[in-house]
Amino acid sequence: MKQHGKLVEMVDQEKARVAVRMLLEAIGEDPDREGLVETPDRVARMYSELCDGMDRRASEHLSKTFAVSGDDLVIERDITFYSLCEHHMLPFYGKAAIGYIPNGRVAGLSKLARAVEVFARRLQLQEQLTAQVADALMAELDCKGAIVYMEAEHMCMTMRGVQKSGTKTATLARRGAFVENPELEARFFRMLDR
Ligand SMILES: Nc1nc2c(ncn2[C@@H]2O[C@H](COP(=O)(O)OP(=O)(O)OP(=O)(O)O)[C@@H](O)[C@H]2O)c(=O)[nH]1
Ligand SMILES: [Zn+2]
Repeated sequence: MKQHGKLVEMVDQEKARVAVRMLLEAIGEDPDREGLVETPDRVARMYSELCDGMDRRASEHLSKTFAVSGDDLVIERDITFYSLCEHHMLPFYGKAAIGYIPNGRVAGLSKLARAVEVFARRLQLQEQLTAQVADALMAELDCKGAIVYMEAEHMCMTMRGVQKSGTKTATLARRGAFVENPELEARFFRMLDR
């Protein structure tokens, strides 16, 4: 599998295997017991997958665009994403909504979701993830404005630490026309509420 081959190259598999073995020992486990023998290898491969976005650029997905005549708001909502918080390396996951005002060209719909993946598949802060998607839309689509809204649950807040299950964190990034014209932002949220 081409993709698999590429992923394995990206993360230092040997280093990751050694680290996971040490971690198992550190928590008092026996890394040689039957159930754990393959775990360092599995976890190393898992990090290749979860951090796949580090090796990718949003431009890979957003550079191909299609001409349109209108410049009305385009929204894609309920884009599920999974990321890892950079403080605990635990998952945070939720949904993103993207809106932008085209400037004569639009991206393929799937490419907006792919752009989210590029930034989610790495160690992140939710605020930064939200901002990076908005910046990529502005840079790659040359659009008049972009807005990104994300709602996510952070496992580091639910299964450990403060242990507040069900807590959701919402983040917003506005660029261009969405900063200049508050009515556009209000329209975006009205459309999301429908
Ligand atoms: N702003 C922001 N904070 C995050 C994100 N993900 C996790 N955090 C927070 O990062 C903070 C790290 O705080 P620290 O005091 O350094 O670490 P800690 O002792 O493990 O903190 P607790 O989680 O409160 O137990 C915590 O408050 C987390 O809730 C994120 O995406 N954005
Ligand atoms: Zn965390």
